[in-house]
Amino acid sequence: MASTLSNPSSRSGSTLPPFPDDIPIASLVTISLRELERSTSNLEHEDLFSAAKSLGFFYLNLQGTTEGEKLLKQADTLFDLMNKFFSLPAEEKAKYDFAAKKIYYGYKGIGKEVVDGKGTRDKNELYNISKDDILSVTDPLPAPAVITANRAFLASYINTNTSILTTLFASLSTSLGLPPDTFASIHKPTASSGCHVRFISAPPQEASTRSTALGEHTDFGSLTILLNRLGGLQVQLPGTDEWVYVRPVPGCAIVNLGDAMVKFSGGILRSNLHRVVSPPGEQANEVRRSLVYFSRPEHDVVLTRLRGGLVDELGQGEVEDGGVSTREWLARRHIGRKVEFFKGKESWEGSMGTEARPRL
Ligand SMILES: O=C(O)CCC(=O)C(=O)O
Ligand SMILES: [Fe+2]
Repeated sequence: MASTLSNPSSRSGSTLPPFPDDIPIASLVTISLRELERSTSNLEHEDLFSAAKSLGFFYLNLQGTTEGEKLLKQADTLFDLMNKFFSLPAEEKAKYDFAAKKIYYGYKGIGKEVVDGKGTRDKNELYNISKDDILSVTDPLPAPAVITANRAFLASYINTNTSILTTLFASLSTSLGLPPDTFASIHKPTASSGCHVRFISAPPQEASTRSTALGEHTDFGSLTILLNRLGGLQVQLPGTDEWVYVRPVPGCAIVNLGDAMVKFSGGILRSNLHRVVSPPGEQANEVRRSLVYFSRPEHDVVLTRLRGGLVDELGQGEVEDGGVSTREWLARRHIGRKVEFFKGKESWEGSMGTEARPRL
């Protein structure tokens, strides 16, 4: 396979093979950032709320707004930076693998996580860059020169994401009948949290032995902003066992909700199961890279129902979650899938999120 492996640094989005037209895909609603910004009371906000309640995934059209266009431009630069990072020698990247110390940030090599309860290994490499580190909320972790030389750029990318997230958070809290700053007030960039940028790289896989690159999961935190150029992301359609691809759309981010939003809303909002497999059709011969920004509540925030609005109108449902802190929730979920700490089916199930118990 190595001989046919294309060099991703020499390929822009427009020269990549097309996403096939003849495979089942998830029909994600497209929300316009421009419309959300234009007024606080137009139909776009209702569409966002309904996407957040039903699939928990939607396209966010970033075009035609200052912050959205900035994110797209910065993402182009970060795709180049990502190429540089993943092209470093394996021994250099391994210096930044801190999993044995239970540190979530830094490098994870191929096969260092499990994708199921049987212990099957993953097929991608990752690099997680902490928001707290880049914004100097905490001391910096050791990082390769390609990263340290670009700290200011990464800070600016984090700020652009934060600005777009603030718009989404205000819309969702208003739709829930809560004060507009409810979510923003527990996601302050200056407070310690698990927000982070993630670089992902998955090499092409031999057709005869293809398997899941990134195991099924719900995201741990609040909202995730994902920039994909190739297919490979799949969502499980709610109430079924069926997995379908999400087609990347130029100019749009794919946004999804994580478990914290399910907990804050008492299950009104949904964080859906997803995974990454080989890209479809001819795209399977390419190196797949993706750029993700994960927002998470401040570490000290307790993950439980908020008071007020539609959340108060819910019945008691199941017994309310006892209220673990975000820090504890993240630690449990991070550790559960690392090969260093995997102990079989039970530890896999122990690492699960709200998919195991959707209404809280
Ligand atoms: O690469 C992707 O498309 C999705 C990655 C993902 O789900 C994650 O990193 O949590
Ligand atoms: Fe995810």
